[in-house]
Amino acid sequence: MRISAAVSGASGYAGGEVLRLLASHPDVTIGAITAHSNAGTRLGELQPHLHSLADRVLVETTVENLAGHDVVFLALPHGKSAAVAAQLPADTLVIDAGADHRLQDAAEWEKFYGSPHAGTWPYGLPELPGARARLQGAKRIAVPGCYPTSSLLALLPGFSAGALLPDDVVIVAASGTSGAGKAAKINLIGSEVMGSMSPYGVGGGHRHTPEIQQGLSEASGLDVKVSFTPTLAPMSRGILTTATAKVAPGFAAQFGGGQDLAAALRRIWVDSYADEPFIKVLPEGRWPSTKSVQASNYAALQIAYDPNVNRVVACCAIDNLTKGTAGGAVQSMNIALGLAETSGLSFQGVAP
Ligand SMILES: NC(=O)C1=CN([C@@H]2O[C@H](COP(=O)(O)OP(=O)(O)OC[C@H]3O[C@@H](n4cnc5c(N)ncnc54)[C@H](OP(=O)(O)O)[C@@H]3O)[C@@H](O)[C@H]2O)C=CC1
Ligand SMILES: CC(=O)N[C@@H](CCC(=O)OP(=O)(O)O)C(=O)O
Repeated sequence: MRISAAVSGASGYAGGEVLRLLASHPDVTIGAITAHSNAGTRLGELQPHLHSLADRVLVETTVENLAGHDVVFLALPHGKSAAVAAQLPADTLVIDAGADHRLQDAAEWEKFYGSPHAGTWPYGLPELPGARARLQGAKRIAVPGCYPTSSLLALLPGFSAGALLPDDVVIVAASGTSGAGKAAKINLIGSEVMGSMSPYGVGGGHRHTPEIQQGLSEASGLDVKVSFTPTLAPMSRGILTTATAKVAPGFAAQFGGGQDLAAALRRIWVDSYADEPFIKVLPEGRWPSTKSVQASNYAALQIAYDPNVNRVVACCAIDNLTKGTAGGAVQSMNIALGLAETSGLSFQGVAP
């Protein structure tokens, strides 16, 4: 029997990408598609790339319109999903692309989002150690933010293996503009973005800092602190994250530094991800690019050991809308419902 899925926020970037994936999912029938200011509009007017759904009409995001489906995807602005989700039946699988239920620490939520914490749901990053067991049969799933997805995938193997120190982690990530959503903002218009890159949220102010720290702390059992700097890049989609951390002396001592340590570190990443369907540690010497993963659910990774500063440097490229949002959401749905984990998800990118 096919699974019925409703998609809210279907006029936006994240909701549009969920629809693009579900339209090719062999087990899913798309039910209600909902929006806010664009309710009443044909989808083809707003998402012209979704050809097979062009004549579907967006309806209001109400509990009545979303109820009665097996799965509801919420792709709404922060702070808007908790109230909707709370009114949906407990046996409906609700998958939230927004941040409302990602953080475990209510104080961190209040500090970075400035509103009361709505509670914590199982975190939809299957590659996080232990996550699949929590996602199987889950009825509520919080999809990670796009920067946390790429940052966690870059560093999880080293932290899970106890190879990295928790107090000197530096992450700089470049994102395409679709990461900021579809609403018009001056800093996102072409003349501001084209031919230019700029940092924002510098100095620990970005709300993804606690989310990244949460995932790395969970994997390592340590209190991991991260300096995270996002930058806006002149591309429509994609994230390239460069993450560095110091190698733990106890780990380094086992290998005596130099080439043996570099090889041991690389082996940790290669072995950790050997059975992951969507994580590709590239052959040595090749480095990830955003283009290579565009529209695919892949995360492409490479690592190096820099002996000059005793640091691991891990680079991870994802498509912020696919593995970074909708792909992660569909992968988590597949696990929750006992479907093949890769169902409806693309291994191929688009080029050039
Ligand atoms: N873009 C990305 O790369 C990622 C996004 N996310 C998360 O996904 C969610 C959606 O983001 P994104 O698609 O980028 O944003 P968009 O701005 O592109 O889309 C927002 C959607 O929410 C609807 N909406 C706006 N205001 C309200 C409201 N008050 N009540 C109900 N619906 C409303 C809009 O409807 P309408 O157009 O009709 O007004 C639109 O469908 C966010 O929580 C975001 O953090 C997560 C990871 C990555
Ligand atoms: C380029 C850009 O603006 N990106 C967004 C992150 C989008 C995302 O993944 O995260 P959430 O789901 O947590 O919103 C930002 O920095 O706020």
